[in-house]
Order: sequence, then structure tokens, then C-alpha cells
Amino acid sequence: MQLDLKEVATAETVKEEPKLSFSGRLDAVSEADLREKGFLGLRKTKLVCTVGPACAQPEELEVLASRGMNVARLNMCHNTREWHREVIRNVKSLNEEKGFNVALMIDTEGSQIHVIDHGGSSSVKAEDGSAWLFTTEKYKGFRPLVVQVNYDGFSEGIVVGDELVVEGGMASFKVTEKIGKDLRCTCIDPGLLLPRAKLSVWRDGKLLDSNPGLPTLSTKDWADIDFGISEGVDFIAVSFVKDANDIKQLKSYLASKSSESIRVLAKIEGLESLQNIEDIIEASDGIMVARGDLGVQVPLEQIPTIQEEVTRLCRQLNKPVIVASQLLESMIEYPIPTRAEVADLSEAVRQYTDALMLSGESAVGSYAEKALSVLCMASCRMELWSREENRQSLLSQDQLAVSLPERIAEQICNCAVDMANNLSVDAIFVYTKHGQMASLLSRNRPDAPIFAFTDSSSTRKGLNLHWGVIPLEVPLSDDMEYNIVETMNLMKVGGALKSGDSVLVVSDISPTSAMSVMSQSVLVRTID
Ligand SMILES: Nc1ncnc2c1ncn2[C@@H]1O[C@H](COP(=O)(O)OP(=O)(O)O)[C@@H](O)[C@H]1O
Ligand SMILES: C=C(OP(=O)(O)O)C(=O)O
Ligand SMILES: [K+]
Ligand SMILES: [Mg+2]
Repeated sequence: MQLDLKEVATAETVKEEPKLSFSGRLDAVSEADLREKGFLGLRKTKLVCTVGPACAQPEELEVLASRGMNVARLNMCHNTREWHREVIRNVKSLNEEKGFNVALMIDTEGSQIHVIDHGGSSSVKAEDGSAWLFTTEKYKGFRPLVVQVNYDGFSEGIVVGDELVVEGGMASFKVTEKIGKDLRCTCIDPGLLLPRAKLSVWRDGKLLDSNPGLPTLSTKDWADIDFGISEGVDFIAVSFVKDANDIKQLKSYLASKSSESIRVLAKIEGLESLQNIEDIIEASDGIMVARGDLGVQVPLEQIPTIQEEVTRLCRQLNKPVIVASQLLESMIEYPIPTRAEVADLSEAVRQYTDALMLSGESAVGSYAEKALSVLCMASCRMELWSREENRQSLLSQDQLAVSLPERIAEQICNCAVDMANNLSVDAIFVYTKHGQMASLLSRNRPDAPIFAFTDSSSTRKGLNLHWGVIPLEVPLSDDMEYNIVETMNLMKVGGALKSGDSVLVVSDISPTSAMSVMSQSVLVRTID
């Protein structure tokens, strides 16, 4: 259906509505990218950066934001709440003053067992056959051959003969004696002990659940969550999720605090989370494949297939997924990545992950900006290749929805993307309240970018994690014609839409009952 835009724009039926506000403008980065590279040049894969001492100053955050950071992650394992508060406020000021749209994520510490900073040099070598004491005693300073462990109950359930493995294999120790809560051990696999290195316990080649009594969310985590609510973050990533109840519990807490708009992400980093993976994905608003701790709990050679399977399941169940940890680890120290790192992150992009994440590369590394541009360039290159190879046509998508209105929305989005690809439209516009149709369009990984117009600031921030979606906040009217004309004008003013461009339009802003079938629409417009 081809419509004459000029005719629509001058039609008398157009109501007087408030003009689109400043926030309705395209974010500064998409606008610049669009001008430089055009619609098809826009990056689809989203980028998450962990903020640490190396990038926390406003100027440093601005560099990351202008280079494409979509989400700033704060790892609550480290530093003080005051420090994190300052970062959150700096990011929000940047958004307001410089027109960025960076969302904020806090990541809980969770109940993990790790080595306490030993106060010595940044790493300590454990020699083969050397005798060590793992203790819960609290002391300051460095003692040779003693390792301080953070959790008082860490040795419960551990017996003589068990193995303590540091960071998934940096070093291993055999338990030779239990002395109260402490363990005497012999190093059987020499290596390095880094500050805060994580510990796992193995018996007869099998991982033990060494902290069965510990809740997924500790008292400190709940305090950090309250902090996140009061600072108005957009995402909470929950570490060491065991089952769907962990997520449901947090979501009902958020609802009780009228903060249900905060999205809850489940981090897949333990054996139990893998056993309950489908339920966890269904209960959460998104997933992080946390390969760091996953590598402590499962043999490393299983991680690639777990990543691919979790990524596939997330798209199937229409939840955004982040592939995280060690993507460009060598860039913490060096200005260029290894070829293997580029191959690894490109593989995640080829699997159509929604987002990639930097950890130490941005938090403590010397080359955060360079690492981010490696992610940008490698993602764009792989996205282009996937388009040219027509890889999305290989994607099989089983039906997701159950109720009739949901099935209709899903079918509209599947067909709309098919149509957009076949017609080679320049852009897809979707008008959306809660982001549902924007995510259903994204799920199909279309060639054209999806501009999602919403009147909810939390929907806008939430959509920051979805592949190929550029969210904008605008006042929406019940009059669809008005919305279309205003947003087309908005995009024309910024120079994003030009004469001859074609746009496919989808909407879910009418009531979402079966009665709304008629008002959910797909149409294609050519700009004159
Ligand atoms: N807010 C922070 N303050 C200080 N250091 C941080 C902060 N966030 C991250 N880091 C540092 O960056 C490293 C990588 O971050 P991340 O992968 O999130 O943590 P972890 O190593 O605990 O899994 C951390 O080990 C820590 O040294
Ligand atoms: C992202 C991860 O979690 P964290 O950095 O909090 O340990 C991970 O383990 O890969
Ligand atoms: K964490
Ligand atoms: Mg982890």
C-alpha cells in the first residue's frame, strides 16, 4: 500500500497535539551514524560496557557513549555505593545534556566464594607441592602461603581429598586436613592466585554445590537493589541465578515498590541455571551468558555450545541476550586484540546475540575506547556478511504466542519483516507502548533498522538491549495518522529520512485485545 505522505500531512483530520519534545529526537550516536553510513550501515548488535576506575570520569563516559555504548554496567562486587551513584548521575547528565540514550544496569554480587584481596602484589604464585592454608580468619596485610576466603561457611561439606579449583583452573589444591573452618591444602596444579579469584570445589571429577545454603540474593544484594531502585536504573542483572523463582521473587519485589519497569536479567553462570534454563528465560526480561563464572563451573570446551544454545533459546522465547566476559581480554593491556578474540566475538554476532559486553577491558583497561571500536567494527562487518549471505532466511522460529491477540501480533511482525526484506525498505517504524511489537520485529533480525517510537521512557531504555532497535521517546496520540506524520517529519528534519526512502510501518498502540486486530497494521510508505 503506497500512500502520499504530503496528502496525509495536510489532511484536516490532523489534531493539534503537543509538539515532539527534545527527547523525541534521535539519540546523538544514531543520528551521526545515520548521516555517515545510512540506514543499512547502522550497527544492530548492542554494546554493554562495565564502568570501572578506568572510564568513570564524565569525559571518559562521554567518549564511550559517543562510540556506541548502549548500556553502562555497574558491577556491585566492586567499589562503594557512593562511587556507583556518582557514575549513574554522570551517565544521566550526559543523556540529558548531550542527547545520548545510554541505559544503566547494576549487576549483583551474589553469593560467591572467592579469595579476599591478599594485600600483597597483584598476583601470587602457587608452586607445585606447596602447602597452603585457606582460612576465614579476617586479617590485614599479606601472609605467605595463606589464602583468605570471603565466606565463613565455605568449608562446610568439604572433605579431605576434595579439590579446590581457583578461577576454573588458574591453580588447583587438594584438601589434606580440616582445622575448624579452615582447610589445609597442597597445590597439585601450580598457577596464579589473583585478587578476588573465585573458588570451586570438585570431588571425583564432579563439581560440588559448595554453597547450597546461600540464597541467590544476599542481604547486600537486596541493599544494592534498593540502591538501584532509588537511583532509577533500567536493568538489574542477577548473578548466579539458580531457578525461575529467583527472578520471580525479585520481579514481585520490584512490583511492590512500583518499580516493575526495571528489567530483570538472569545471569547464566552456574550448573543449576543450565538445568532450569527455559523456565529462567521465560521468567526474566533478558539473559546474560556470563562466560567468566560459567568457565569455573563447566569444562571450558562446553562453553561455545552452551552460548549458542542459550542464544538460540533466547531468540526463540523473544528475550534479549548478552554474551559476556573475556571478549577482548588481551585489550586490558594491549591496544590491539588477538585474532582469536575477534573470531570469538564475530561468532557471537553471527549467532545473532542481541548484545556484547566489555568487562575489565573498559573497567580497568588502558584501551577502553579502542576495545569498543573493535566491537563496533567487527559487529558491523559480520552483520553485513550475514545480510549478504541471507542468513536470516535460515532462522527457524517456532510459534511463541499462545493467546489470539499475541499470535496476531507475532504473525504481523513475522510477515512485516518478510515484507521489509523482500521490498528492501530503508527502515521499519514501530509505534509501541511496552516494546512488545518492537521486540517481535527484532526477533526476526530484519535487514532494515527498526525505529521504535514509544511514549514510555522505561520502554525506550529497555529496548536499548534489543538487536537492531533504535528506540525514541515521543508523545503518542490515539490518532495513528498523526503519529506517522509527526514521526516522519521528525526524522526528515534530522535528515534521517530523505526523498525516495521507503518505510514500513507497524503499530501496537491500540488496546491489545482481540478486538484490536483491525487496528494493528502494516503499511509501506515512500517519502516524497
Ligand atoms: N566499580 C569498580 N571499581 C573498581 N574496579 C572495578 C569496578 N568494576 C570492575 N572493576 C574491575 O574490573 C575487573 C573486571 O570487571 P568484572 O568482570 O565486572 O568483574 P569480576 O572480575 O569481579 O568478574 C574487576 O575484576 C575489577 O578489578
Ligand atoms: C559477567 C560475569 O559475572 P561477573 O563479572 O559479575 O563475575 C561472568 O561471570 O562472566
Ligand atoms: K557481579
Ligand atoms: Mg560472574
